[in-house]
Amino acid sequence: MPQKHKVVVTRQLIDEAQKLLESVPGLNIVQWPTEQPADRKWLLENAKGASGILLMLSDICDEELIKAAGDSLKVIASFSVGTDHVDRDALKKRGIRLGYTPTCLTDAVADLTIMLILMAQRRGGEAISKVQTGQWPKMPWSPLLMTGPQIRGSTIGFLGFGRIGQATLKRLLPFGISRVVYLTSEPGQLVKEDHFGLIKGAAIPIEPAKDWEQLACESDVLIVGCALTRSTKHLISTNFLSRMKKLSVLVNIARGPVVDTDALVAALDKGEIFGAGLDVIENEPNILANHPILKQPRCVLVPHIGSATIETREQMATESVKNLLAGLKGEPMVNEVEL
Ligand SMILES: O=CC(=O)O
Repeated sequence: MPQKHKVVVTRQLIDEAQKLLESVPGLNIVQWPTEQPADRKWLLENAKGASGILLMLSDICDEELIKAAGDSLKVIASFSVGTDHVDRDALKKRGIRLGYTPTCLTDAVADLTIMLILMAQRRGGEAISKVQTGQWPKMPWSPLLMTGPQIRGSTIGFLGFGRIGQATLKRLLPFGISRVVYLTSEPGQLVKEDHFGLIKGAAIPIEPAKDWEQLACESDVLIVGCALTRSTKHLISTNFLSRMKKLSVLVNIARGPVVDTDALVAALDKGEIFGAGLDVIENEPNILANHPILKQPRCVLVPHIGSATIETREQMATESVKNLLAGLKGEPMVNEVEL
């Protein structure tokens, strides 16, 4: 890289990725010094004159940030698979490239999806809480104690059926599920990519839903794994939830706003669905301790830890640095968003 490039990095990175970044000659690295989210004011001030910005999903990349950086900006490298925090149009019109990390986190998120399905069906949160709050002695073993629906024989519904959904399916097949129905941005159409060679010639039916109503009515387990866009915001609404089966569970590993939280609380209160397992929620992480969703015994909520394995976070960090450097040099990225 002939001239000195300023790069802004909004977090300290895991060892290997940090070393890779620091090993590049001629880089002026401006880095937020802690593990906590970067302060917005700091980011706007330091973006000025940057050629590249490596940021997290909690950092909003909008017109304000892009303008603050100015004409030197060539690349945004996002440490995430989701890019709803990035204004793609603002990048596109300026020819700024966008890197992301969609492949290395697939297994970790699919593993967590399985955990949430089982927690929701088998009442994991409620069961642990009963033991921890000393209620077990008052509820001795009985045939119907803490029973929930069984995964064997379930119809699994996928809202969004990309890499993570298909990796989840791979894990679900040995449980003896009976059928899959999925909805993508093209209702009724077969998915374009069969990422793990599972769909063609599968032993169980794997079918595209013609619309969201079909997905709602037929799923025993509904997995939300789609991107957050204008058309998916609050797609899981009062109307959607009211069409779901009483013994069904909802799992969200995508983005909080795809599910209308108030509608979910109401559906759980009315027993319209059996339970929920959430890795994400609207307005995270600023959920108030007295929020009604936290009082739902049948809802398990974990703090957006889908990709949180040590191995995956190391890979995401390294891949983000590689994308940043490729963007500066005008070379192919590990993974680039087509804007
Ligand atoms: O939600 C996590 C991500 O987008 O990486």
